[in-house]
Amino acid sequence: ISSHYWTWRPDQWHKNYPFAKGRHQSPIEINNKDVHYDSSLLPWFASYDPGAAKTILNNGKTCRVVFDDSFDRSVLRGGPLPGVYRLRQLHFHWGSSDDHGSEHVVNGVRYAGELHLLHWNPKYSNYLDAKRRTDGIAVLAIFLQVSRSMIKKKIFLFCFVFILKGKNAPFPNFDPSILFPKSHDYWTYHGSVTTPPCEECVTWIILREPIIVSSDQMAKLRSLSKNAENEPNHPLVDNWRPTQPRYFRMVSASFL
Ligand SMILES: NS(=O)(=O)c1ccc(B(O)O)cc1
Ligand SMILES: [Zn+2]
Repeated sequence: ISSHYWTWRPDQWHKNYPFAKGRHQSPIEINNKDVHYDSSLLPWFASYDPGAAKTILNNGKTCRVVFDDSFDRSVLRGGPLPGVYRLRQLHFHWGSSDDHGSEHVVNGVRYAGELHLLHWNPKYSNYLDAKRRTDGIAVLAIFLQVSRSMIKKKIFLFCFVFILKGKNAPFPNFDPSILFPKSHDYWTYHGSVTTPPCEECVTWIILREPIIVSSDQMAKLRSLSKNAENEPNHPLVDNWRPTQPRYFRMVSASFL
């Protein structure tokens, strides 16, 4: 029997996941006219232990790297955060072509992809408990911009090896901060996780400066498959949620 994997219909999610129709959903459009410069916003700091990286996998929905979050080993702090948050996993969202794929949209610009580094608040007993709290999760989001020029490309995570769903492998000694752009300027707002159940537990920290990747690096992500070995082939592309209503949420900027 063929498995009926989860089809990607964001406008249907609310039928099984009521949070998806909430007033603090993500992603959103970030437009300069709605952004408020907040001079009291602190810089953010990531202190990651490369030894915390464990495995890289294709779960049929994204390419994900998971980290040891059994203690405060790799943490994010500062910025809008009240304390340290533990790095749990990173993953990507991308499109079927270079002209779209990011979840957040900045002044009408869609990037080719978006990298999410997911952290949770250790004041709660575990990740699932943190997902039930408004200050439970912090996601550091970095846009992927395709550049055709042959300038030196940032070392980019290759996930293409695990093309089929369920494929995973050890991924030791990896410090995700090598993926950070030069500038730490960011926008921040309160929202949700962008996949069901869409809990409204995320403090978003979105970097203004994208990281540069090549078109063939994006092609590696697009070579991943949704399906497992014995199933008909479905390319894993367009795993981004469309932007949601901002309602009365303020987006703050750490920069003028
Ligand atoms: N896309 S996202 O960073 O909002 C996100 C966060 C967590 C989960 B999850 O708990 O599986 C999925 C997506
Ligand atoms: Zn994500």
